[in-house]
Parts: sequence; C-alpha cells; structure tokens
Amino acid sequence: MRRAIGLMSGTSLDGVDVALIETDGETIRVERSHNGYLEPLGPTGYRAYSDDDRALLRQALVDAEAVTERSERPGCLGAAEELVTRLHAEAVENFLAENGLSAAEIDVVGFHGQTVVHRPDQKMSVQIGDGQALSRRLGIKVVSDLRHADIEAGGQGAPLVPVFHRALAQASGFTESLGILNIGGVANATLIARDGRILAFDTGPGNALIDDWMRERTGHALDDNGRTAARGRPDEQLLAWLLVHPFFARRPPKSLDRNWFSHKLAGQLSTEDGAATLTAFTARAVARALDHASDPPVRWIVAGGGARNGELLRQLNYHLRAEITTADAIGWSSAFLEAQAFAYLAVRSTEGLPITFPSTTGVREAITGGVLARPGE
Ligand SMILES: Nc1ncnc2c1ncn2[C@@H]1O[C@H](COP(=O)(O)OP(=O)(O)OP(=O)(O)O)[C@@H](O)[C@H]1O
Ligand SMILES: CC(=O)N[C@H]1[C@@H]2OC[C@@H](O2)[C@@H](O)[C@@H]1O[C@H](C)C(=O)O
Repeated sequence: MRRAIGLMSGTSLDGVDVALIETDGETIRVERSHNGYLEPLGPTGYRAYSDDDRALLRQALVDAEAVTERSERPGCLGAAEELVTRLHAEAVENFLAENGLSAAEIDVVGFHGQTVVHRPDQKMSVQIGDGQALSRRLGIKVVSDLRHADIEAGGQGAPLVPVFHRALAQASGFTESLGILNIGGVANATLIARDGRILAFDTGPGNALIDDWMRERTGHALDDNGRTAARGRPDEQLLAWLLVHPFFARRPPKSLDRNWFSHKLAGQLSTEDGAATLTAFTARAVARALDHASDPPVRWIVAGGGARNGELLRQLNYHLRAEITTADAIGWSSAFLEAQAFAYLAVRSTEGLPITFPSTTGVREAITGGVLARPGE
C-alpha cells in the first residue's frame, strides 16, 4: 500500500482540498468502526482562497479564453499559475504539519491544478499549476496534468473520478446498482451497474449557476442549504427551454465547461424564483442521466458542496426515484471525495494503470495518464 495525497481545486474556486489515502492503485484501504460504518479513509485538510486569490483566478478564467495552444499563458494566467502552485504547496505543508507527517512518509501527490480551459472538441483542457515546482518545493513525487493524455487520445478528459468511485464502492461492499453524484460547480455522475460496469459523464450544471446568481443578486457566495430557492417557484417554461439544450440528449461520454450555461438565463426572475429555477435546472439535468442508464441506480450517493443544499437534495429525491444518501451519511467524505480520487489516480498513474476508459471519457481504449515530476529534477 502507498500513502498518497490528493489535491483538488474545483470549479467553484473556493479553495484547495487535501486528502491522504492508502492504496496500491487497485484497492483502497478502508477500516470499519465497531458498528460497521466506514472510518474516514485518512486525514483531510483545506486551504481556503482569499477574496484576492479568487479574484485573480476568476480573471484567469476570462484571460484563458484567448488560449489557442495549451502552453500559452496570456494575461494574468502566468501569475495565477504561480499562485495556484504556491497555495497548493502551502496547503500540503500545513497538512503535513497538522498531522505530524513528514514529506518522506508520502509516496506521491496527485495534483489536479485549476482548470482554466476545457474544450475537448478542440482537444484542449488546461489545468494551471506547476507539478515540477510543487515536487521540488515539497520534496515529494507529484503527478499532475491528468487530463491531457486522455484528451490527446480522443477522450473528453473528464470525468476522471469514476475509477475511484468504483474502487470505493467495492471497498464499501455495495453490490446493487449505484449512482454517485458529485455536485461541484459542474455536476458529474458515475453509474455503476450490478456487473461492475461503469458509465460516467457530466450531467450539467451543479452549483455554479446558483452561486453566480446569488452573488449577483445578494452578494452572498452561495444559497445556504437552498433556503432562497425553497422560497421561490421554478419558472417551468424557462426550465423546459433550458432542458432542450442538445447537451442533455447527447449520449455519454460528455463533459461540460463551467461557463457553458449562465445564470443570466434567469435574469428576468425574482431572486427567489431565479434560485428555484436554477436549482431545479441542476436537479432535472441530473435526472436526465437516467435516460442513459442501462441498470438504473437503486441508490444514489450525493457528494460535493451540493450535498449541503437541502432544497437541491429534496428535488433530486423527487426526480431520481431511488434512495438518496449523502456521502457523509455512509462514511464517505462529501467534501474530500475528489481530493481522495486524485490521490488514488496518482498512484494508478505511477503504476501505469489505466485511469480513463471508453465508458468514462469516450477515449478509444483504457489508458493511463498524468505527468510524473520528481523532486530532484
Ligand atoms: N451550505 C451550503 N449550502 C448550499 N450550497 C453549498 C453549501 N456549502 C457548499 N455549497 C455549494 O458547494 C460549492 C462547493 O462545492 P465543491 O467544493 O464540491 O465544488 P468544487 O470541487 O469546487 O467543484 P467541481 O467538483 O465542479 O470541481 C459551493 O460553491 C456552493 O455552491
Ligand atoms: C475539466 C474539469 O476540470 N472538469 C471537472 C468539473 O468539475 C466537476 C466536473 O466538471 C468534472 O468533469 C471535473 O472534475 C472531476 C474531478 C472529474 O474529472 O472527475
């Protein structure tokens, strides 16, 4: 078993998630408490972005629209990349100190970076963050750039977490058909059939539109527990129009860029109705995933920040027609599932094991990915 740290900075631009797991790249080490619940896979940590950090990253997303070749860093992208690398380094250093660990005790770090460009149709997905610089500073091997090989081989470059979802479902002893839904800025689902086959894809928007809406209308970063949405009524006409977007009918694999849909679509509505409409949009887009399921999940496990939105969960419960539990309720970590996944993926990468599959990204054949940096290089 290897000890690996995974680092994730997601599309919500809230901060860096850090998680340690033990894995050989196939199985994940889990422990159960005396009452049968899963113990945490390992310690976790978090480094929040400051308002200034977030402002630079938001500008980086705008400046990245000019990127035509993946190594280009126009506008503030260079500065943003340095910031991302530094804050991830600090996040790991703090994490190690808090947990009494030394760098020598960690085999590898999986470094997702910050996605600034995701255009699979143009064979381009760019995550800023310098894996080599991070490795040198930490004195630990770092695997980064985990989407590129898949994109080059004709895949969507996302989602990457399904192979981890399956390993965790196996470790947890699930045998029935399962849906795992991660609701971050964008939402993605992994469907695991009873025979173990996986199908994964982005379902549509997650929290990003709701966040953008709340920020514009109220100055708040999010709709806490969906309270604003719960006070409004979804605009059914607008929803129907949104859901005819060809993305939802398209057969998976498919992935979505954070900015493909905009909260401005709800611009005419009151704050409450707009929040209700955008929340319903996320939930119903997830329900469209059932169109593609050969063995529809009898149970859904919901993770990501969206699992803390009670109104969204209520709507999912209604539309998915299955048992819904949050990841936390079964001993998984809603907040750190992706970071744990990148720890797992890093180990798979160093072992040369596949990380993406035809059924997860549409890549022609299962392939490994990631670029390994060693401290001495
Ligand atoms: N208490 C809460 N009530 C409602 N929504 C919440 C709450 N806490 C977090 N969220 C939502 O979760 C989001 C953060 O989710 P998460 O950390 O899973 O996203 P991410 O990892 O950045 O995104 P992605 O998975 O798309 O890369 C916040 O932006 C917010 O919309
Ligand atoms: C390009 C990119 O960064 N995509 C993210 C984003 O956030 C959620 C969804 O869209 C998913 O496709 C992906 O992240 C997760 C970690 C993944 O690749 O599995």
